[in-house]
Amino acid sequence: MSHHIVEVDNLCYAYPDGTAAVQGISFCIHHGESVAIVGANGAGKSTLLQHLNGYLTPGEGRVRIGDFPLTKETIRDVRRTVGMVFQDPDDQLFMPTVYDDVAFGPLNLGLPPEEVQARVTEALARVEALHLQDRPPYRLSGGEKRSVAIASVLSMKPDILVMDEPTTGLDPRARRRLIELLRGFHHTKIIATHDLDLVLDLCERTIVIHNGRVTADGPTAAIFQDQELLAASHLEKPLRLQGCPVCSL
Ligand SMILES: Nc1ncnc2c1ncn2[C@@H]1O[C@H](COP(=O)(O)OP(=O)(O)OP(=O)(O)O)[C@@H](O)[C@H]1O
Repeated sequence: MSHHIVEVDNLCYAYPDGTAAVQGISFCIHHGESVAIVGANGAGKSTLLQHLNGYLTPGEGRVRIGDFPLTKETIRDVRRTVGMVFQDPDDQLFMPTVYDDVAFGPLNLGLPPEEVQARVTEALARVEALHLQDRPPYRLSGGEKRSVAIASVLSMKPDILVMDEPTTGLDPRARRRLIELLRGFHHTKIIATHDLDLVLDLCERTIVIHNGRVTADGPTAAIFQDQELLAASHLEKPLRLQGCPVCSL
C-alpha cells in the first residue's frame, strides 16, 4: 500500500522573518500507524504538520505522500489523501453555514448531491453536531467549532488523518467521543498534541520534536518512561502515569 506512506526527508523550513522552525526532520510513517507528534510550545509541530498537506512547501528536503512527491502539481492529489484538522478551527471554517462547510470538500470532489448530503450527515452525526448544521460557524462555541472542523475533514473520507491539537477546547465528553471516533479510524493517523493522555490512548508510536528537530522516535510507552528525554524536551509524563500527589505512589 505504498500510496498511504508518509515520508519526510531532511525537511527544513524557515518563516519569512528567518525563524528556523523545522531543521532537518526525517521520518517514515506506514499505512495504519497511529503516530503522535509531541513537543513544547514553539517546538515546530504545527509547521511540520502544515507540510503534510502542502499548506507550506519545504525550504529544503522533501515530503512524499504515497505515490506523490509533494509539489505544486500534486497538491490536489495529496489533499484528497491527507485530511488536515488545523490547530485553529477558524482557519478551517469559512462558509455561511456549518452544512456548507462540511459539504465544501465533497462538492469539490465532484460527488453527486445525494452522496454529498449523505457524507455531511454522517460526518456531523459522528461528532454529534448534526443539530448545528444550519448555524453560521462563527457563532459557535470553541468546542463546537472544533467538532465541525473535524467533521469537515471526515466528510472527505481521507486515507491519512492529520490533526493539530484536536482536543483543545473540547469538554471531557466530547474529548472521550473524539478518542472513540479516532479509535475507529483504521487508516493512518498523525496527531500533534499536548494531550499526552490522549497519546497513551491512541498512538503506539511517538515522535518528539524539540527546537525543530526530532529528539526521539519510538514506542509511546518507552518514550513516556524516559524521564531524561522528557525533561530535555520540556515535556511531562501523562497525568495517568504520574504518581498520586497525596501518597507519592
Ligand atoms: N508565521 C510565523 N512567522 C514566524 N515565525 C513563526 C510563524 N509561525 C510560527 N513561528 C515560529 O516557528 C516556531 C515553531 O512554531 P510552531 O507553531 O510550529 O510550534 P508548535 O510546536 O506547533 O507550538 P505550539 O505547541 O505552541 O502550538 C516557533 O519559534 C514560532 O514562534
